[in-house]
Amino acid sequence: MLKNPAAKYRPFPAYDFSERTWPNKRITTPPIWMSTDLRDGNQSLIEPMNAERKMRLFEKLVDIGFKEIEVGFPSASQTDFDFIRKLVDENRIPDDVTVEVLTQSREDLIRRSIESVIGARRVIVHMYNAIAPDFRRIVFNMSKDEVKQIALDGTRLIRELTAQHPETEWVYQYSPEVFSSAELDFAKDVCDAVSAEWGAGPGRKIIFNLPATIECATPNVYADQIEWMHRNLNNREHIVLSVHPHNDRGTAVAAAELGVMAGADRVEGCLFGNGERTGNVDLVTLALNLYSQGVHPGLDFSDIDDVRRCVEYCNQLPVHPRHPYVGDLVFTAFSGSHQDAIKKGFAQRQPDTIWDVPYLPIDPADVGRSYDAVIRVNSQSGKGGVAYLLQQEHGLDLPRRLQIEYSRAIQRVTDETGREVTATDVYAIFRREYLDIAVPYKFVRHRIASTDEGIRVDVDVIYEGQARTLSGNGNGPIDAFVNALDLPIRVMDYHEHSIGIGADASAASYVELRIGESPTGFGVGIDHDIVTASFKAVLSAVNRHMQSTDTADEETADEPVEV
Ligand SMILES: CC(=O)SCCNC(=O)CCNC(=O)[C@H](O)C(C)(C)COP(=O)(O)OP(=O)(O)OC[C@H]1O[C@@H](n2cnc3c(N)ncnc32)[C@H](O)[C@@H]1OP(=O)(O)O
Ligand SMILES: CC(C)C(=O)C(=O)O
Ligand SMILES: [Mg+2]
Repeated sequence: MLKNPAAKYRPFPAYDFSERTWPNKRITTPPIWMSTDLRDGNQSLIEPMNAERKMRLFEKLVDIGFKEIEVGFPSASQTDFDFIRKLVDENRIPDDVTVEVLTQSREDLIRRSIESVIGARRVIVHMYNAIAPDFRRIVFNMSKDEVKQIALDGTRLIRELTAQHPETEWVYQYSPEVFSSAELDFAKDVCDAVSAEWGAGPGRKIIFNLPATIECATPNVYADQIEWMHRNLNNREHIVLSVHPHNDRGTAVAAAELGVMAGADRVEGCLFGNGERTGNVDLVTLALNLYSQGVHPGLDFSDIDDVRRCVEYCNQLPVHPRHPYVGDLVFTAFSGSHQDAIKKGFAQRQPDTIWDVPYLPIDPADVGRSYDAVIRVNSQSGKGGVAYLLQQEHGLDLPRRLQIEYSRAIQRVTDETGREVTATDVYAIFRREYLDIAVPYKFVRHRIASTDEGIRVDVDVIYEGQARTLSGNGNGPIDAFVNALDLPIRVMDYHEHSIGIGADASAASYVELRIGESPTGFGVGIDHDIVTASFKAVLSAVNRHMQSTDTADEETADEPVEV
């Protein structure tokens, strides 16, 4: 028995392919996209799609902009066969869309497959057989020549049958299944022979789809394999070279991207990476990766949640919350430093300029996601996120030291509950902490008058349940009101701004006070009248001080300000 269980696996052999050029290439145009959701995706489901689900997904794929769609394995089931016939008979295939059907290289299956698409305007007939050594030995128990003959026999039959239906434009696709584990010279040998058998040439291209049926090496190895085929296949100009990565090692997206850099013209995959085992390559991620590089993929994911809902319904499988570009949490920042950077990014952003908001590779709005969900608050959050929510939802632009002070109140709640607080919670806590605090002083109304010395205010308050009028003089209203309170108050900082516009506008005032030798603390007031807002802010700070709530001891102001 092996002591080290890993010793039972063989490393993938290295290629000596120093002529590779793909590492220096860039992808500047999108590949031809081919969705195999209705075939490779469907064959991997716990419960394969029924006709209604298949039709729904087909229509969604058309809406997204796919021009090549593998619609099924017609010889596999009556459901697949009937669905494909329905597409053809009811004229449901748009003129610019080509459907594709898959078959093994077996006569009865090929005949049934052709039967399923007779009458369609344009069809890709896709045939496969495995060519890798293990499959030759384990599945077929055949020599190389015999396996190559499977490919040639099937190709010849497809050529003969399709020739009987010239009303359809037939395209042939051959997949040397398990290509990525096969000998390259054998893969070329089989493909060249298939190409000759099909009669590929001017006006009669052939698609060679080179699958990583089981992903078994790092993506650079796949890229080498693709570039080698790209350079060595006969009649390359009459070939559409296609990649079909699976995601066994979790690197299918990288493999597809490097494959395109290595010379592939076309990519087969599924939405959100559905497909056998760990899935086919995710076409959404590939497309939006291109988008984030300034290359329009030619596919429309401007309402990505709608696409996800459809795919989840049809596959009866959920999409992970962290799935690239679409997961519920991918445009969300919980952690404080991320929130801070995102908030600053949005604040500095000018319309119609290059996107450079930190931590967000694309603008969530481009995929129909809203900014509201970008920042969420839990125990990992900092002041930036909290401030962002108040700003976005309520137009409150908190001064920096108040952001610090207030985020501690939030932190207390998230630490106590261990849970996320919503934007609604954030505002409720803000109201409780600053706006609704009315003990011992509750503001009622004020009168203000100019005097020879400056300003005189008379402020009616409820103090500990009793009506009182506080009167004072000063340089300005706040100074006069502070004097009226007759407490050892120093005003350390003051900010105000309007919220909204027109008749509904109100004012927000933020005042930072020190009372005696206590640490400074903020009060906030909101009112249609700016003076009332500032008086409420003063009382809010005084009440908070008197209730001995926490005050900011970090970054506290050093010098009083003139008010
Ligand atoms: C990598 C991929 O995704 S390939 C696509 C796989 N998709 C599917 O298989 C889904 C649909 N498939 C099916 O419904 C069924 O497999 C069918 C209807 C196609 C065929 O069913 P069955 O006739 O019962 O055969 P089964 O699937 O077990 O095939 C095994 C036989 O086919 C042979 N075979 C397998 N692949 C191929 C091929 N591409 N070409 C020719 N023969 C093949 C095997 O050697 C085996 O032959 P044997 O019985 O002489 O040993
Ligand atoms: C049929 C082929 C192309 C396939 O799905 C694979 O090899 O993964
Ligand atoms: Mg596959």
